[in-house]
Amino acid sequence: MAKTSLDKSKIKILLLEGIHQTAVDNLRNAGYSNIEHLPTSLDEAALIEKIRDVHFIGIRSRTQLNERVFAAAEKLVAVGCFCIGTNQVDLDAALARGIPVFNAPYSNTRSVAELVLAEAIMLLRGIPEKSARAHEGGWLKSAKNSHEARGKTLGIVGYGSIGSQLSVLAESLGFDVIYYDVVAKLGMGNARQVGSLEELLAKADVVSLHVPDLPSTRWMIGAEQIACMKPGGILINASRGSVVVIEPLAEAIREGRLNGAAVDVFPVEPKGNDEEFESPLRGLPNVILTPHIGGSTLEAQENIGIEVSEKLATYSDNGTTVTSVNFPEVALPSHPGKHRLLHIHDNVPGVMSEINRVLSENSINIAGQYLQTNDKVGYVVIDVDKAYGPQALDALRQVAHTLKVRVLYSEGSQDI
Ligand SMILES: NC(=O)C1=CN([C@@H]2O[C@H](COP(=O)(O)OP(=O)(O)OC[C@H]3O[C@@H](n4cnc5c(N)ncnc54)[C@H](O)[C@@H]3O)[C@@H](O)[C@H]2O)C=CC1
Ligand SMILES: O=C(O)C(=O)COP(=O)(O)O
Repeated sequence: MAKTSLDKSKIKILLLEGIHQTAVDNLRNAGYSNIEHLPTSLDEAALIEKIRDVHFIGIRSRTQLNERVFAAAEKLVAVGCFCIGTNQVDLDAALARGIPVFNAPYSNTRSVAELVLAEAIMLLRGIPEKSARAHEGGWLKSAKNSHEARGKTLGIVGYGSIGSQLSVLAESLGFDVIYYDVVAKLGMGNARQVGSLEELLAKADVVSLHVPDLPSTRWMIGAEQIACMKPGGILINASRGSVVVIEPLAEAIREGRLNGAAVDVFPVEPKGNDEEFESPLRGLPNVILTPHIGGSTLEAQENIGIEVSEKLATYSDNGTTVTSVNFPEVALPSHPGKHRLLHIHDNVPGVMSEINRVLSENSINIAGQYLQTNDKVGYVVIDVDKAYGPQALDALRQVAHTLKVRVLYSEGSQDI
């Protein structure tokens, strides 16, 4: 049975985790007024309940979109991660339901790089401990274990958007920069790529981690790697909590084998600001602990709000999937005077010919057709003349291996 066409004001958008107001404003300006904007994430049960009638969801790094949540998300059209990492989303579960996932790959990179650089300098001078003592009325005036950044070696693990920006900023301060990456990358300035993680750990005075959460990066810094670090070295992790095994790091600090650490991300993070933060690193000297705020600057959040909301609105209005992290990327022109059929299907032989058969049997004239596939999914967009009946849409929905069909009507409403 044909569904009812939805005006933009009926399309439900749920924004979680205090996503910046720019996202709400942007979506409203694009004609979307049915927006629920919450300051926190939701636990699985609450999310499953709420997501049932949601068409677009916006999250940050906290909200877990797993198979069970997607199974309940019957109306979901797209996901926006208002951050870089997408490890909190089961990308395969989304893809299997024809749901593209978008993120903001660059907007908060500068914020992370600046924070890490500041932390490196503070840790090289033992400031966290000296400051804490002064707050207690103590006076720790000493040059012991205090060093200039100039001439020290910064080792960056993961030389992507953040790692390479950090490289430039750190070099301008006089750090020698080396980096390790699984991909061969051209160094910025005089930075040099090294051949192995072990080599980097053995050479760097300060090690900073900037890899994504992947099976290959999970617990990549454990007791063995920490033992490879220079005596008196410093470790900074603003990537993901799954990259560093915390207990051996805490032990190395307690034993004085490392001189300090800054950690922004943890294997288990509190669900919100009201929950207690627990970690073996609490109370250790010269350790900076921050509540996953590497990307939390007003500048970054404002830009992310604009960037990701634009991607969601563009996909909703026009079908464009450029920069999606899990979906075939299709860049589409506008479709004045035409209806646009979006058909998402398993990438198996025969689907396209079946779609074209349905169109031809219903005497539907094709004005434009765009197709892109990845190894699992095919995404075909077909612009058709306005004269076509609901029976054609039903027939398209019946095509074997169909995951999702959407129609963007020329007057701006859509059938999801
Ligand atoms: N603390 C915070 O608030 C924030 C944390 N992040 C985290 O930082 C991560 C990195 O961000 P970007 O630099 O934008 O990512 P990116 O994707 O631009 O760079 C990651 C780099 O790591 C490399 N890499 C992958 N696996 C590796 C391995 N096993 N060993 C060495 N290198 C490896 C990649 O080749 C790539 O060059 C994000 O995935 C996110 O998890 C990002 C923003 C804010
Ligand atoms: O951008 C990322 O990947 C981050 O880790 C930042 O996450 P957040 O938006 O602060 O929850």
